[in-house]
Amino acid sequence: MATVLDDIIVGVREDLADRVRLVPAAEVEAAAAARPAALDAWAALGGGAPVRDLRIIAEVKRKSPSKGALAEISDPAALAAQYERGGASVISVLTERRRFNGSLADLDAVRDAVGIPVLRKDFTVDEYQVHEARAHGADLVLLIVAALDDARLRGLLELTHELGMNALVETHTEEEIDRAAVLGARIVGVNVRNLKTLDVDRSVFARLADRLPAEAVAVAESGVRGPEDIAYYAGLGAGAVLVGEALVTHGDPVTRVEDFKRAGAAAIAGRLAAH
Ligand SMILES: O=P(O)(O)OC[C@@H](O)[C@@H](O)c1c[nH]c2ccccc12
Repeated sequence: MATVLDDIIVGVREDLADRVRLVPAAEVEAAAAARPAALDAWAALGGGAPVRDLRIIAEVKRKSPSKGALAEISDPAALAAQYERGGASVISVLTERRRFNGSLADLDAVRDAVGIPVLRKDFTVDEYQVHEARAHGADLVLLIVAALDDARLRGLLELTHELGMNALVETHTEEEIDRAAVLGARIVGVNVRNLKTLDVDRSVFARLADRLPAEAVAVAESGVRGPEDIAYYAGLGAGAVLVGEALVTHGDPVTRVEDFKRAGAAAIAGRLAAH
């Protein structure tokens, strides 16, 4: 049976084919190569050091397949700048068009507005999209393990690193974590939303956190309603949390990110004290 993820990818491939006709691969590759070096998202997320502080990946998200329209974001650049002011470490920009109402224009706007690393959040299935992400100034791409076979995952991860970028490698099961780990993924996310059914189950992070490779940045993705959920993930060992809905639907994103940072730091302090 076709899952939600399968359906999304059919649309992603159609949109991709349209873009490839408009901007040939050689052109996108040249534009990517002409960009100044990518920012180090791994370092920005606290990679390589013990977790002492929770990092927030704050998302520009207009709409989702599970919830429909989330927020009128008239100025994605201004929103991203507010996230940065609140203390976010990375900005995530949804660029998928059909289900999330995102665009590369949103990515461009955000890139110009912030000085921190930017994640191009899309369903990456082809090398073209990685060059395209770099050409539009992204420092990170999303690689969803459930959407890729091992050869493709490896190829996309290698290309990402060749371009000086990082990948957020997204998992949802133990088997997917192991597939990411063998390939040497340096930033590994657990999405608590199952992309095949769209069900959210925060306890998935509790179940999988210990399996994440020790040397990778551990990211908890989705399902944050407020500071309690941030504290929950941080208490389980997350080094970073990716938040969309709870930020775009809040009237004061600066304060909201600050509150999330504080909740995360307190939970980490508690965790360290207990160990
Ligand atoms: O809005 P939320 O529940 O805070 O979730 C954010 C983010 O984790 C979610 O947008 C996401 C995680 N993985 C994805 C893959 C594709 C599209 C979207 C996503």
